[in-house]
Order: sequence, then structure tokens, then C-alpha cells
Amino acid sequence: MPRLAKVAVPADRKMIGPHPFQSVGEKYLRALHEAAGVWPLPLPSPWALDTGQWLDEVDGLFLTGSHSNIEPRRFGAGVVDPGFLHDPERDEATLSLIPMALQRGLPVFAVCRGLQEVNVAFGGSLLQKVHETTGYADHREDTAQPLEVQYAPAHPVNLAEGGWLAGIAGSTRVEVNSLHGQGIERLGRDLLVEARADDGLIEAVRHADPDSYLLAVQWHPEWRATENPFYAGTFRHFGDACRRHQARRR
Ligand SMILES: N[C@@H](CCC(=O)NCCCC(=O)O)C(=O)O
Repeated sequence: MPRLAKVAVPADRKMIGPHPFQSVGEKYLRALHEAAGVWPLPLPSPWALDTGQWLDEVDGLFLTGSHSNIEPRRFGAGVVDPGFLHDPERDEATLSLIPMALQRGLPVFAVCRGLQEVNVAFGGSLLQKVHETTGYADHREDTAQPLEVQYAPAHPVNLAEGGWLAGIAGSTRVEVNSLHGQGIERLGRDLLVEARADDGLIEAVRHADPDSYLLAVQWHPEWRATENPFYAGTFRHFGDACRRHQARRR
């Protein structure tokens, strides 16, 4: 059995009762294993920056979605809703790990909150309530619906001609799910737009450096990834980059 490429997955810090837990959604781990063909390694956020313990042992970094939002001070904004959930430990880890991974040639793939972390890590900003911003649609899910409905295709995205995602999809327009209240306002430096919704919201980016692998999407391709050719192809694209890194590391 060939040794699978290993991918670090920074965890969320969640309170369960009086106790903090490090938490990673199982659907992300399943998609990484079954669609990307890699071995996911959850990474405790509070110690994630002790990179000497693990960074040389992995072949990729995957950033999951989360109900929590990035603290607005991270992108020079104020608090618009004191009821928003935050995860400062995750912010501290991921916002440093993203440029660190790229500097070391480590492939990065990011989903939803992960896309927002990528944008902020490269100096971009976020709309904190897309649905209350003039000109934008409501990109949130209906949490009263069953999960199958919440993660079902919700709107089309327009894939950039000649971009990675258009190549994976074999098309420049695909339907994706949508479960987010925040979104990209100002695009971070050195990021290229890979997809936009019809209202113009940026829905996917990649890094401009042709020698780097960084892909980030606002939707959730991990949802039943092996049953959706576009979602599966996106994870496989990342997995192939991790395997190339693994071959270089040997
Ligand atoms: N909080 C951010 C990001 C939304 C997000 O990642 N939602 C997914 C949560 C559940 C899951 O992991 O599938 C925003 O609201 O924009």
C-alpha cells in the first residue's frame, strides 16, 4: 500500500459544556480521504504554529469552513454584530500558516471560511453581512431546512476562462451550494479570481504565482464530494498537487 500524502487540517476550537475541544468536520476529512486520496491530519490550532513539530512531515494544508467568523480586527474593520461567533485561536493559526505554507511550496486548498482566511492573510477584507450589502444576493443557507437541502446546489458561479476550476469543470458556469454570510470585499494581493457569482461576489481565487498551489472556494465541495464530478475533481486536483509535493519530499 503506497503511503498516502498527508494533509494538515487546522481545527476549530469549540466549547462543549465547560470544556474546549479541537473540532474538524467529518465531511471534510472524508472528502480529503475519498476524493483527494490523501491522509488528513487534524491540527490543534493552539499549537499549530509550533511548525517545527509537523510542517516538514506533511504535503498539504487544508482549511475548512466553520460557523465562526474571522475577527474583524484582522481585516481592519469594526464589529458589526456582537452576536457573531469568533475563533481567535483558529485565526491566529491559519492567518500565519497560509503564507508560511506557500513560502515552503506546500499546496493549500481552502473552503468557505478558509477562502476568507486566505483573502485576509494576503491583506484583503471581508463583507461581514453580504445579505445586507447593496447589490449582493443572500448567500446564506436556510438552517430550517434539512442538510440535504442546505448543501444542495443554490446558485451558478461563472468560472474564469483558462482558470483551474474551468479546466476541472470543463465549463465556465456551474451550480454550487452556498452557506455563508460573509464574503470577499477587497481582494488580497497576489490573488486571482477563479469564480464569481452573478451578483459579482468573488467565489473562488487562486494564487498568482505559477509555482505555488493555492486554491480557495466559497462553496462546499466536501459535501458528498464523490457524488459530484466537479467537487470530486477539485479535491483530486488538490490531492495531485500534494502527491507532487510528496514525491519532491522523498
Ligand atoms: N462563517 C463564515 C463562513 C461560513 C462557513 O464556513 N460555513 C460552513 C459551516 C458549516 C460547515 O462546516 O459546513 C460565513 O458565514 O461567511
